Amino acid sequence: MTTITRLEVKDIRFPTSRSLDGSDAMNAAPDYSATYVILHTDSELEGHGLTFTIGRGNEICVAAVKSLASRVEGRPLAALTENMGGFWRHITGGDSQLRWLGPDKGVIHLATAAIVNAVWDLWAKHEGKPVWKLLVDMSPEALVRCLDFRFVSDALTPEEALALLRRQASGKAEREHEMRQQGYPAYTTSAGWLGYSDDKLRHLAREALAEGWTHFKQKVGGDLDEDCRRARILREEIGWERPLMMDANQVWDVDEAIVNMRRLAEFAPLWIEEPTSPDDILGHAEIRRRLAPIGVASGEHCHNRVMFKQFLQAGALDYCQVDAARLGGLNEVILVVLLAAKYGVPVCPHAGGVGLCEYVQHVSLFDYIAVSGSLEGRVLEYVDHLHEHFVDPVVIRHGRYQVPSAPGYSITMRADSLTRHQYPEGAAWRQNV
Ligand SMILES: C[C@H](O)[C@@H](O)[C@@H](O)[C@H](O)C(=O)O
Ligand SMILES: [Mg+2]
Repeated sequence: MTTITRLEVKDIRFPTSRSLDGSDAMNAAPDYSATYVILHTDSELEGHGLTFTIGRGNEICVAAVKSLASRVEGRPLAALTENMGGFWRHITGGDSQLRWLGPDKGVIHLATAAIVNAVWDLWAKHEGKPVWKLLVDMSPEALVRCLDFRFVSDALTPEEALALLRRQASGKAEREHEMRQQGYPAYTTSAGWLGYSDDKLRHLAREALAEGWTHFKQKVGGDLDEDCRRARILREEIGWERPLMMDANQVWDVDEAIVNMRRLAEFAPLWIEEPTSPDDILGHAEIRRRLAPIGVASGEHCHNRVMFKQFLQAGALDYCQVDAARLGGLNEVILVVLLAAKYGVPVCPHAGGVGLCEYVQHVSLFDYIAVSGSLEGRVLEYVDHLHEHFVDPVVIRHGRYQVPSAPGYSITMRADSLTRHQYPEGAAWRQNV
């Protein structure tokens, strides 16, 4: 029996703002960072998990993880995994004083994600399987027991979730085989960061094209003429056949989004992502209605299953961009994947950050193999940064994620990378202050 003896948490930061990797109209100079959790056990096994932030404030997330640590310390792994739904309720709502800090949102929920995902990593390592495989091998009943339907049962009952999972059961083996052969389709954001020069944009687009990428995303929401100029450069490079997505990262008001996108429509974007406040469900619905056929995508700042439920109920989304570390870990992500399937909205997870690509490959494989059974309208984000710090980094071939095989959630970072990027004492920071 494996028991979690101690939770360790680290403040890990990468100085990406120096090259403006990851920059957009709202987040001008992010330092991709992680609140990094290690669950030590009484055996060799460790569970690793992280939540993503963009630099300053990561220490607040670290403090929140410390406040939650007693929820897992001293607990046998089996006690958690036998009733993952109950464990999730226990960590998100079990401490009524901590719950006041959310509920289910903000720093406390980001911290929850790091711990919950570390439990999944530990469980999968214990079973000797990658997380996606652990999920697709579960019976529908076992999977549904991992979920907490509180506040969403008006839109999705456990019985409906079971029916969705049973519907796809017969084709699972075939789809798993297909994924192992072909990988999961992806798009790249890495050419289009807002802080990059025109030359860099052009040269990265050209390079990505040569590597076999077929879908590209650019940042917009700065000066509109500049957005158009950059879109023109991308269209010159990628042509008109390949899809181009646009991401405004929340900067516009609703009417502004519509006016600006009518101009950018000239470049035939597949979707506009986060056109306005991520909390404005009805605003997204309005934008969607008035901009069709340009799709509306959102989710990287959608902080819980209740908001996703309402986005879906309101017909506000064409693409559901669930985030593996914004929601309270994999349990809640699975619930949103099932909700999206019920409403017929494709899930295209968000991955622009450190470790998010590593996480979401598991989510999309699970979605395709066990839930949606479809690749239509689905494309998984990829950013080409910081993968070298992971023990089991993502593998991309010809613009597709290759199926991960190592046990766990692919999120374990290399020990030397952790030491070097520990903030503020690690060498990566000491050298440059
Ligand atoms: C600050 C980050 O890099 C964001 O720009 C990024 O997550 C982005 O919104 C994305 O969709 O990848
Ligand atoms: Mg985005």
